[in-house]
Amino acid sequence: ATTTATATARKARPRRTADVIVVGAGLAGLTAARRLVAAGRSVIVLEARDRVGGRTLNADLGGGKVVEVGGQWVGPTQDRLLALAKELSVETFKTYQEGKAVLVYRGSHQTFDLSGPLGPIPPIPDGILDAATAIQKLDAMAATVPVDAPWTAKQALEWDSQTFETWLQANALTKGGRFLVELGFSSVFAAEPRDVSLLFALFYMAAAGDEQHVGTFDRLINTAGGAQESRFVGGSQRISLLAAAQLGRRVVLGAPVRRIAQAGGHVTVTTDRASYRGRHAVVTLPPTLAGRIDYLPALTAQRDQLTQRVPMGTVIKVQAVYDEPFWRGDGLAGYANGDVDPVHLTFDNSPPDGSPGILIGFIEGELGRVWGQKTVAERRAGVLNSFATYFGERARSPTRYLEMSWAAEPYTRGCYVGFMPPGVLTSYGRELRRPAGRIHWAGTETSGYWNGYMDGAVRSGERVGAELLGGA
Ligand SMILES: Cc1cc2nc3c(=O)[nH]c(=O)nc-3n(C[C@H](O)[C@H](O)[C@H](O)COP(=O)(O)OP(=O)(O)OC[C@H]3O[C@@H](n4cnc5c(N)ncnc54)[C@H](O)[C@@H]3O)c2cc1C
Repeated sequence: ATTTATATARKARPRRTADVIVVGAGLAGLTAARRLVAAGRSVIVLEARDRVGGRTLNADLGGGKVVEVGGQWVGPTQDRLLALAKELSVETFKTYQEGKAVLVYRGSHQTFDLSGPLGPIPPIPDGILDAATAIQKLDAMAATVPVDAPWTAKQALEWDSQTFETWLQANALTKGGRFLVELGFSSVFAAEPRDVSLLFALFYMAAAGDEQHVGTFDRLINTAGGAQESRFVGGSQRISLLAAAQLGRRVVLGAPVRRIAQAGGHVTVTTDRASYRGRHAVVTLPPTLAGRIDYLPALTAQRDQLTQRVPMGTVIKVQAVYDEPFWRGDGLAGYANGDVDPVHLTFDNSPPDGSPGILIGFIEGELGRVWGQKTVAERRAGVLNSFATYFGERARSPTRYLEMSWAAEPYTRGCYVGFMPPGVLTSYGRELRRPAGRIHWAGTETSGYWNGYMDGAVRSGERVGAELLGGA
């Protein structure tokens, strides 16, 4: 009996050593762990939060229904995310886009057709041509940027020496054109044109594709045929929840990593409660959070300076729940563009069966910074006012209001992604994926294709898995 009791105790004791210690149980960390485990490696995944999924999170609506408060959409060319979802039997459904879209600009309210040649870009008379020309130019420039080494583009230095704003001032000459390009830009980066390097913006456009399809600005902003085309049944976090369930006890929650030491041919990864030992570590945090871990010995100057220079965007995702999607009855898709602060962009975010009705809005960039400092009650009133201006007075009376401010999350600190101001890609871009001894780097910010997206996170997990299996 004593032997059995000892064996049980030994079995129950959590493992503290493995071939690879993965830091972070978002899509990147879980994908890396899956690949390594499939190849027979032992793995421990350390996750700071008491849940998996990182920047994806489902909110419970009751009755078995959920809505996503983090990353949610998936679209064509996001092949690796779709493949992972398929492995886990998570299905997709199309984002609701039937009916007219709404534009409210400078006090005038109009509807427009989403199946027109410019898709989701609203027909502002003094801006549409200007915006279309600017986007054409951007796509042509982006086509010259190699996604795995943007710093080698012929005009890399010239483009990395200016912000997107500088380029926009010279290339979008009308107020309407500027408004349209800025709207698309902030919906993609959750930052202002003045914050972001032109080269980084072009790289991000180039990254919106795959090995067979060149990346374009349109694929970033489009619903049909673009990054907002579909959603996951049961919410995007389900992918991480299922992947983590398969990994079982290898995933340790509530374990914020504070220090990674390398010595004597192994790594020691220390959380608040315990130390874990492995032959390699994989860090999947956005660069700025990776820079908050203590490394012994210290990392190189180049690597540390990279992590000093990749800030996160600012976004508050807001949603109002109604008994039914009343806008559908009015012939509206639930998609609005406008200049009514604080929400300039909305979608219909109802579950697949349309019940309950949910409107989603984004408070992005500077608006996110300003409105993030207000009270929930102030934000709620502002958001519902935006929704009511776009969709009518019924929008003022939701049954529930949900919001998630990602910059306020200690283990994310901003969204959607870490972006690069001028000078960073050309001087430090090479450091994104360069291993530091036994420490390897993953996370969507290290991806070529679909950098910043769930697909990029999955690709980075696969890449780091291959890196370790090749050399481990
Ligand atoms: C509001 C919002 C909307 C978005 N919309 C979309 C979308 O529609 N489509 C899309 O494709 N993408 C979208 N994204 C982006 C997408 O969610 C991310 O690109 C992707 O989830 C990143 O995965 P990751 O594994 O690289 O990083 P993360 O998900 O950030 O994972 C990192 C993990 O590390 C953990 N961690 C942090 N610090 C520590 C520490 N010290 N020790 C241990 N663990 C730590 C974190 O808790 C987290 O779980 C959106 C993001 C947000 C927030």
